[in-house]
Parts: sequence; C-alpha cells; structure tokens
Amino acid sequence: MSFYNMFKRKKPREETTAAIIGNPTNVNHDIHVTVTSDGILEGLPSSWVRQIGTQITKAEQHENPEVVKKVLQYYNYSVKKHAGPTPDIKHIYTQKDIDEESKQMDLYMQSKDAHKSKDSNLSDDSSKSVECDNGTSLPSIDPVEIEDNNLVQTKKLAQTIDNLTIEADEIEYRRPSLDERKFGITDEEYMSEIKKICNPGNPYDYYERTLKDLGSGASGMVFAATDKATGELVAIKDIDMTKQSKKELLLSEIKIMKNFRHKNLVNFLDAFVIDYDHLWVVMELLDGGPLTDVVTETIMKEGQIAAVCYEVLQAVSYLHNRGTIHRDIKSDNVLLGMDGTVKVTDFGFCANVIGNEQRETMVGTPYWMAPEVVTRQKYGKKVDIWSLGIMIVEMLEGEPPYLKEPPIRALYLITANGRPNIPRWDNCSPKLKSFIDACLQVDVDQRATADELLEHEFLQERMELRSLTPLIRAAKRILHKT
Ligand SMILES: Nc1ncnc2c1ncn2[C@@H]1O[C@H](COP(=O)(O)OP(=O)(O)OP(=O)(O)O)[C@@H](O)[C@H]1O
Repeated sequence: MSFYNMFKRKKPREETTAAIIGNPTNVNHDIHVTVTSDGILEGLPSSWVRQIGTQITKAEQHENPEVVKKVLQYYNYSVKKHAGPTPDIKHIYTQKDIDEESKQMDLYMQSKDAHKSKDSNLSDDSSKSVECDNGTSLPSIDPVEIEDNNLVQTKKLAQTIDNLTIEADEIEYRRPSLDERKFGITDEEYMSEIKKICNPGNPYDYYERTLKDLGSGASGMVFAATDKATGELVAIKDIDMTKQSKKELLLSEIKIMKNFRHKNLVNFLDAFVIDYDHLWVVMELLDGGPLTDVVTETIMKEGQIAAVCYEVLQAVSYLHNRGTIHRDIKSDNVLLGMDGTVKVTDFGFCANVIGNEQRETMVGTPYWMAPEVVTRQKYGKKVDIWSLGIMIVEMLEGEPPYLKEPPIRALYLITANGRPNIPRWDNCSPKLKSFIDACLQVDVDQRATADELLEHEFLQERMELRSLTPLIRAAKRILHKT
C-alpha cells in the first residue's frame, strides 16, 4: 500500500500537484548555503525557499540549519529520483542498494562540478564555509563583493540568489523516452523474458474472478478470485504494465519474491501476463483488511499490540536474515486475516507509476522514516525497527507522529527531534516502554535488531492472535466494510 494509500488517509495538500515531469536534463544549480547572523539559510534555490515556506520557522532554521539543509536535500533528491528514468523502483532492498543510493545522493547534491551552472559567473571556490551558531559548518555562498554600501551588497546578494533561482527554475524537465524507460530492451526481448518468469498459461484456467474488489493501489486494482483447484480465495493485483517505467525490475522482483516464503509475509503465488500489457500477480488473500483500519478505529490492548509486533518481527527477521530491508513498515502494509493472522505486504512490489501524482512525491513514507534515512548515517536494516516503533505509536495513538504535518515539516521534525513524544506514554507498562525504547533509539547502534526484539519480555505478554478478530470486526463495521 505504501506511500500512496498513506496519503489517502490524510494527504498533505502540497503533495497533490501533478505535473508530469521527467528527469532534469540541464541541472545547473550551484547550491551554496549560508546562514545569516539572523540564523536564516541563504543561497537556497528559490524552489527550495518556497518549500521551506511556512513549514520550517526561522527559529528552527536558526537552531538546526544543517538539519534543514539535509531535509531539503533528501526531499528534493527523492522527488527527482522518483521522477527520473534511473532505476528508482522500490525493489528488493539490500545494504548494497542503500549504499549506492547514498552515493548517488551525495553526487546529486554535493558535487559542485556536477551541478555547476554554465551561465554562472559565480566563483568556483567551494572551500569557504560559514560557521553556524551551533558549531556546524555550511558551505558559504560564493563571494559577493563586499562593498561599503550595504545596499549594493544586498542587491548583489539578491542577484546571486536570483541567479540560483533562475538555475533552479530553468531546469528543463522532459518525460523519459520509451527507450529510457525500458533501459534499451525491446518489447520482444521483454516479452520473451516475461514469458520465462510468469506462468505462460491463461489465468482464467486457474482462477475464477469474483465480484469482490479488495481495493486499488497506485499500480492498479486488487480483486479476489477463487483458485479453481483448491477452492481457496486469492488476491490478484492487476498491474498495467504500460504505466510502469521499469518493467524489467518488476520482473526481477517477481523472480526474487518467488523464493521468499514465510508465514508472516503475504506470499506470492503466481504471475500471468494478460491482454499483452497487464501483469496479474496472484497473492494470498487477507480478508481482515489492513492494520490501519484497526489502529484508526479501535483501541488496542498491550497484549494485542504485542501479538502484532511478534508476527511482524518474524517477517522482518526473515527478510533481514536474507539481506533484505523492507523500508516501508507501517500499519498500511500489515494485512490481517479475520482469524487474526498478521502478514507483512509490499516487500517486493511497489510500482513506479508513470503519469500520476505519485511521480512528484518522495520515495518512501516520511512519517515512519528513521532519522538516519535523512542524515544518511548508518542507514541499514534497523530503519525497519524504527518504523516498527512508529507503528507501535500508531497502535497506541491511532496515527504516527506528525501525520498532520506536510512532508517537509515532518521530515524536519523527525530529524531534529529524534525520538517523538508519545502522548500516551505514561499509560504504558514498563515492559512496553522498554520495547518502544529499544525500537526508537536515534543511535542506530543502540537500536535493537529484529532477532533481539523477538526475545524481548514485552512479547511474552502477547495475547492470542484470535483476540484481534473483535477489533477487525469492529473496524469493518465502523468503516462499512462488512
Ligand atoms: N493480499 C491481499 N489481500 C487482501 N487485500 C489486499 C491484498 N493486497 C492488497 N489488498 C488491498 O488492496 C488495496 C490496494 O493494495 P495495493 O497493495 O495495490 O496498494 P498500494 O500499495 O497503494 O499499491 P502499490 O503497491 O501499487 O503502490 C488495499 O486496500 C489493500 O488492503
């Protein structure tokens, strides 16, 4: 369900602008940030200044200029990365992918030469830096001749920022060509590959479509079908491949997912190509709906929270022990069975859809994001543990911290505040407090691993899975999903 559905719950307005953009072809912006004596970040491209807008106060900029810079870097990198023809699909993530992504991000934002404006007459001296009040050092804006006349100085500074503004605003955006989107493989090659990976048969020979639609996601509909051989219900995700920019990555995901099988994952069952350009992914069906419905509509007991955590952690441990990071653990991606079964989904499939509003949004969901994702420090498997901690906050409070804040502000608060305030903290038992503490450590080394958490005493307090059934029923009733 990922990012898209989360915003369907409460979607910050600024995320809905939907111009279709491709990769920048003329990225020419020097980004030299400085902090004035008033603690204001200067030298930011105008588009960034607009993004800060009312989201980050001057006092916050003054207090945490480095965090603001990192947040904007991360946000802009994510948006552009998501928009471009480079491999940006959420696929099976490993530490290697993350290291590579960090390198690309550094290159994107820090390589002065890579972003130098051909028109810019600014100095190329990047060695200068400005010492901020908090001791951090930011690269200085290129020299504006200091003249006695303050007005001239101010004008020149404004002109400098204007230059940056023009550079940032004049990036040419274009839609990636079909060839770029396919990474050079022809339709014939692609179809031959897909035939090797997917079941070549006709899905209607195996499954009978029911009238029940389970919902729709970014990449298409999910509907229920009956397995003709067993009579069991399955869920089929219908992905319109003409809207996928990275078809071959989709295929490699299917290959990997075929090998992942765990009782706490929504397991992949089969895949078919239908009508030439639609991919049907057959999965186990979970009839209880997403955990989100339960956290928003009901009040969970600690024993029920422990039961969910225990199941989710088994899936996370399975993925981590196979070198895979989920990167999007949240209640929307935990599906429930009416019997209380708990399964993690979206661990392989997250479509990169061309031509809808998602393309201008970030990769990943900010509210569940660990601080190190933004700061890029020791970013690895433990991001899933932080997200689990945030999911516990959802189970306690009904929503993650900062959900009402727009994404840039949420990213700022996550990075600047570290561990969030939990309003119901005082009502939690010592065991639950200790469990949350183990998940929401800003210091990655202090944060527990999935295997360590599985041994935590809080989980010994877990109730039976079927204790979740009344909550699921109640949520369905309230949401008229029965
Ligand atoms: N295996 C399943 N069993 C039952 N319902 C499911 C299953 N998979 C998805 N759904 C439901 O279908 C809807 C759409 O799910 P989907 O995973 O396509 O959303 P998404 O994550 O927003 O899309 P995408 O993964 O393409 O970004 C959701 O409401 C989800 O609860």
